[in-house]
Amino acid sequence: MDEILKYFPNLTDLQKEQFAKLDFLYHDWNEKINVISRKDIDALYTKHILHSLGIAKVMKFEPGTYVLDVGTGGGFPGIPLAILYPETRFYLIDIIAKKIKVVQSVVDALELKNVKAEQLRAENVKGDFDFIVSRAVTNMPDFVSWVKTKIKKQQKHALKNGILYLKGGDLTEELKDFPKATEYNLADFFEDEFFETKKVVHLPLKFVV
Ligand SMILES: C[S@@+](CC[C@H](N)C(=O)[O-])C[C@H]1O[C@@H](n2cnc3c(N)ncnc32)[C@H](O)[C@@H]1O
Repeated sequence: MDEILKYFPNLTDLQKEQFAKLDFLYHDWNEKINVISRKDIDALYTKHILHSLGIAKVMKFEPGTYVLDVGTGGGFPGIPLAILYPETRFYLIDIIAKKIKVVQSVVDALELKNVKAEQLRAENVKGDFDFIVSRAVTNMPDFVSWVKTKIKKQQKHALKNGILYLKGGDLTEELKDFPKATEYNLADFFEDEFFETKKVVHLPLKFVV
């Protein structure tokens, strides 16, 4: 929890309480279902929560923005972002029902009114979104083909709205068809060595073709 406060010092009391509760909620679920890998659950705040919030270091979601999290699994990056941005609407989807059950129970426990969670395949999502976020679901070309029709076409900010994907390692090959994508190194924002190879890829709507 200290690492969240270090990098996001202006949280409200409610947000602090919600982030703190994630510790118990995810440990409790993980004893029943393997929603977070056993080796990572003890680093929940760094490897999952702070990593998810890396998107917020790159992009500020304005109130009223509508965000889709594709393949959210246990709720990453969607849940940490929804706590940070209570005025933004989040739609979290995954094809696996038991993962959505975990997400729904976390949403209920935190009383997150800005989140809807649903068992759904990315390709079948209906809606127009300002941003599509994701982590560790598939390669960039497939991801873009799944979601490109879901980004609202009438955007005020076509150079801003679009895809924000959390990725690691060398992305040269994966991004060769997307020369306009921008890679942001999370090591520029967070000190822990976990972030050394971690990036946020931003592909604005204007270049999602
Ligand atoms: C490696 S997990 C990552 C989960 C989460 N994003 C995270 O970073 O902790 C990949 C998730 O993507 C989901 N997934 C894979 N293909 C999908 C699709 N076509 N539509 C929706 N979800 C999908 C899987 O069910 C799985 O929960």
